[in-house]
Amino acid sequence: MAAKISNWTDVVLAYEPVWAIGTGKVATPAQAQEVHFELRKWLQANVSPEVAASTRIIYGGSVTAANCKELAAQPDVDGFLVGGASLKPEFIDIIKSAEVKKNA
Ligand SMILES: O=C[C@H](O)COP(=O)(O)O
Repeated sequence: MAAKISNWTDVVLAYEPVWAIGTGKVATPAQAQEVHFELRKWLQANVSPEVAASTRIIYGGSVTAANCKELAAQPDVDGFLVGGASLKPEFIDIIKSAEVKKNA
């Protein structure tokens, strides 16, 4: 797969456990971090350390205002794919959870 990608700056990776999509069941921060870490490790070994460091790896699956800050605080979680909550006022809080990274 990596050989088919000519410009990694155009790529965003997403981890969406199928059991979490639209179910209200969210991965724990530790679960999300573990998978994102492994994806970044794969990029490092199979593409380059630079691509591993710069590629955004985002999480999707029942992200809400209640769980976004803890998820966003994980070192390898770079953002979210938000479904249902993007249609509610709490979406603002999810967007603001990016502040966790700026303050890290
Ligand atoms: O793109 C959105 C994802 O499929 C997650 O949807 P959800 O936040 O409703 O679980």
